[in-house]
Parts: sequence; structure tokens; C-alpha cells
Amino acid sequence: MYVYNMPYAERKQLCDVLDQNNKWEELGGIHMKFDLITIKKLRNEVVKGNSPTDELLNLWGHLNHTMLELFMLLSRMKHYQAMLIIKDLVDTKYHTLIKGYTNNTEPVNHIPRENFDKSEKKILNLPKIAVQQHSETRDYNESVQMPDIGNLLRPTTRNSKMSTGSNISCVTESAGAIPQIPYDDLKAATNNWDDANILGAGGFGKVFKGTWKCTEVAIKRIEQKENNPEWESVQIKQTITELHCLNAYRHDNILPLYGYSISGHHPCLVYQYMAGGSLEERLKIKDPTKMLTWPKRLKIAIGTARGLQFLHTAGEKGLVHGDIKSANILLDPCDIPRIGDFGLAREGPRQDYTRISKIQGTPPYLPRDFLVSKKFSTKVDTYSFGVVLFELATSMRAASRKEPKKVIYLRDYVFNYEGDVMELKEKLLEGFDEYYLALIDIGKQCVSDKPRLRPEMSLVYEKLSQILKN
Ligand SMILES: Nc1ncnc2c1ncn2[C@@H]1O[C@H](COP(=O)(O)OP(=O)(O)OP(=O)(O)O)[C@@H](O)[C@H]1O
Repeated sequence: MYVYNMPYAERKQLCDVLDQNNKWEELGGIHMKFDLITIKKLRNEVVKGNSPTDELLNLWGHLNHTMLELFMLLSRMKHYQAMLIIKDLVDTKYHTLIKGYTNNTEPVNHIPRENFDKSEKKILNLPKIAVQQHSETRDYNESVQMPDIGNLLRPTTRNSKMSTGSNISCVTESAGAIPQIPYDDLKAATNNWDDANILGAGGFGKVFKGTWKCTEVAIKRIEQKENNPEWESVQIKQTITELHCLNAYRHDNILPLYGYSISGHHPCLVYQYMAGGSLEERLKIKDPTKMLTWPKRLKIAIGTARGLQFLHTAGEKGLVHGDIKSANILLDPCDIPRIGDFGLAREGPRQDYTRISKIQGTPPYLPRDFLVSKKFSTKVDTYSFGVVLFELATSMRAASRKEPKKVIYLRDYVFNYEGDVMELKEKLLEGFDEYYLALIDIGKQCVSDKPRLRPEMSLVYEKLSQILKN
């Protein structure tokens, strides 16, 4: 992992720790070997209310240094507290460099005992949390934020908002060439956030339709929950990830981001307007004259697979989306799919897996092996995509309540169905049995129990395209 890809939570905590007692000066001057003029410039960041460590990491990160290199420099400094913060971003074999740290014992002297214990407990509890989310009140098809981020963060009021110095630099850096839009422009574009313009709502806020610069746009207005710094940190981190990914990965099947705004009351992301709505909504339609036809369903599957194989193989490391579901597949006026919502995406590794410390995503779309082992790889996306194929074939929801206390996942229902699989075909759409059977068959391969049995998305794309050609 490159330093510029360091997740927000770790970066924030590292900055807090290295800003203390000006430890960043030792890191930047002695170990990263920046000259005195640069160090002096960085000192000025303190005066501006910014984090000098954050700026230092920007400078050094731009030189394509990796997290392992940073870990090694911190090891030379014997700064074990800082090493602990980023340990999950480097291979476990290097953890022995942290003095007093083993897998089973807590490190001495450095992180307050209270924090460390909490983090262990939450990590062990994560799969359980995923199950507990299936309460009476929630929609099982929503993504959940497994709440393990808070113990990594100790936000201060000064730094907890999107508009603070270090956040602004993170946001603008991630956005690259994507333009910043004045908040008032967006207010005008939506007729002062008129409710009549609401397209939908997600976990982070509402999405409005608007007209900006003579162009139809969808504006996600991120609504911060008062007095909930943990939630705020999750939002900021995911917004930065979304900006970074949509800036770096552009493709016909990826939702284009036109701009962003951090100058107003709410941070906003401005996307191309998708007149076809989300695939999730379109699959709910029960009027046969308006429903997505079988050829369209197959083409949506092919387009989504095309976008995913691009993400998995583009750039040096590839990108895993991490939240593939019908709600995150948007359709343009010709029903061409565009993958959106990159807040949970992570870069690489292409061949293998990364063991992550926090599980996030939408439970009915996540494989059990990931929930248990936290091994994050392209095969997590393959599995989620398989569930989408089942949705396309059956028009059923990824999770539904069959009995008062029993939630059934579509994956398990279809995968383990013992009767004639034709019984599960969307009944309102006739013909095209070969398309339906291909969606089920390829879907089953994608949702195999074992990650190694799930095909890579490039193969899935080929298989689906072949059906259309036959
Ligand atoms: N670019 C767009 N064009 C048209 N409609 C959109 C666009 N982006 C989002 N929407 C609509 O807004 C809804 C909410 O989107 P959002 O990404 O906030 O939430 P979600 O993906 O449904 O939920 P969550 O992110 O919490 O899992 C979508 O379901 C869709 O109907």
C-alpha cells in the first residue's frame, strides 16, 4: 500500500501522535531527509492550524513511498506507538519490530491499555455485529458501518469536521483534477434543496436531482449527525475514498463524478445524473411493459462485469469495490450500468488478499469467509456480483423476511434450492430461458463458498458476453 492510500482513520491518528512533541521533525528531517527549508515550511502549517505531519506525509507520499517504508522509518525512530497505528497496513511478519508486541500480548507503554483492549474486542466481535444488524427495523439490503473505527480515532473538536485544514488537504489531494463547486451553486441547482428534487436517500444523506451549468446532475448531500464524531470520521474517510477512486478510475461502466463541494454547510458530491435510477429500484417494478427485459438484464450483467474487471485489473494494484449491490448499480437513459458508491473501496492486491481490520459492507452480499477471516480480495466483489446475478434472474431482493423472525439471503435460497431452478425465474417475463439459466449458473459459480472456486471478473465477463453472442 502506498502512503497516499493510507486510510483516513490511521492517517488521522498517526498525525495526532507525530504532531505531539514535534516528532514529525525527526521523521521528516533525519529519516525522510527533507532539507531545512522544507522543514521550516512545514512548521508554518502549525501556525495555519494544519497538521505538519499530514503535510509531510503528502510530500513524501507523492514520491510513491509505501506504508512498509514508513513503518521501517518509524522503527528506526523506535516510535512504537506510531508503528502500532499503522501495523495493519503492513505484512504481519514485520509486526515483531514493534517492541513488546506479539499477537497475543498487548504492547508495553505505548497505547493506553483501554484503547488496545477495545480494539481487540471489537475486531473479534465483528462477524457477530454483522448478524446483530438483522434487527426488526432495518432494511437488510443496506450497507452497514461495522463500528470499529472509533477506537482508532480520538477526534478533537478542532479536527473533526470536513472543513479543517488536514481534511481539506486530504480532500483536494484525493480529488485531483475534479473541480470544487461553490456550495451556493448547488443550492441554486436544486432550488434550495427542494424536497421535490430528492432522488433517494442512503446511509450518509439525501441525493438530489439538480441542474448545474445547464447539465442534469445528482447531488449527494452528506448530512452529519450532530455530536457523533465517530460517524463523522467514517463519512469523511469514505468521501475521501470515493473522491480518490472516481478521480483515478474512469470507465464507461463507472459513475462519473463531476465535482465536489466542501465550502458550505454540508459536504456534497456531484455525479452525472442517471435517468434510469438504480438497478435495485428497477427490479421492484412489476408492470411487464416497464420491467427490464431479459436482453437488458443480461446486458446490465455484462456491463457491470466489464466495469468490475476493469477496476480489478487497472493501475498497478487494481481496486476492490467492496460494496457491489443492485443499489450501487445505476442505469443511464439507455439502461447502461454504471457502478457507483466507492466509499468502501480499497486498492489491491490483485492476486492475493489483504487482511483488513474492519469489516464494512452489506451483509447479504458478503461471503462468510470474508466475515470470518477478514480476507479482502477481488473474490469478495465476485461473490457480491453473483448475488446481483440472482437478483437479475429472479427479481427477488438480496435479503427478505420469509417468516417473522427469519431473514433469508437470496444467495442461500438460490444456491441451495432443491426443486427445479426454473421455478425461481421472474414470472412476469417470458422466454429467454437460456439467458435466465446463464444468470443462475454463472451466479452460482460467483457465490461459491471457497474464494478460489469463484472466477475472476474478467472470466465472468467473457462467460456472460458469450451468452449474448450465441
Ligand atoms: N447519479 C445518480 N443518478 C440518479 N439517481 C441517483 C444517483 N446516485 C444516487 N441516486 C439515487 O439515490 C439513491 C441513494 O443513493 P446513495 O448512494 O446515497 O445510497 P444507497 O447506495 O442506496 O445506500 P448506502 O450507500 O447507504 O448503502 C439511490 O438508490 C438512487 O436511487
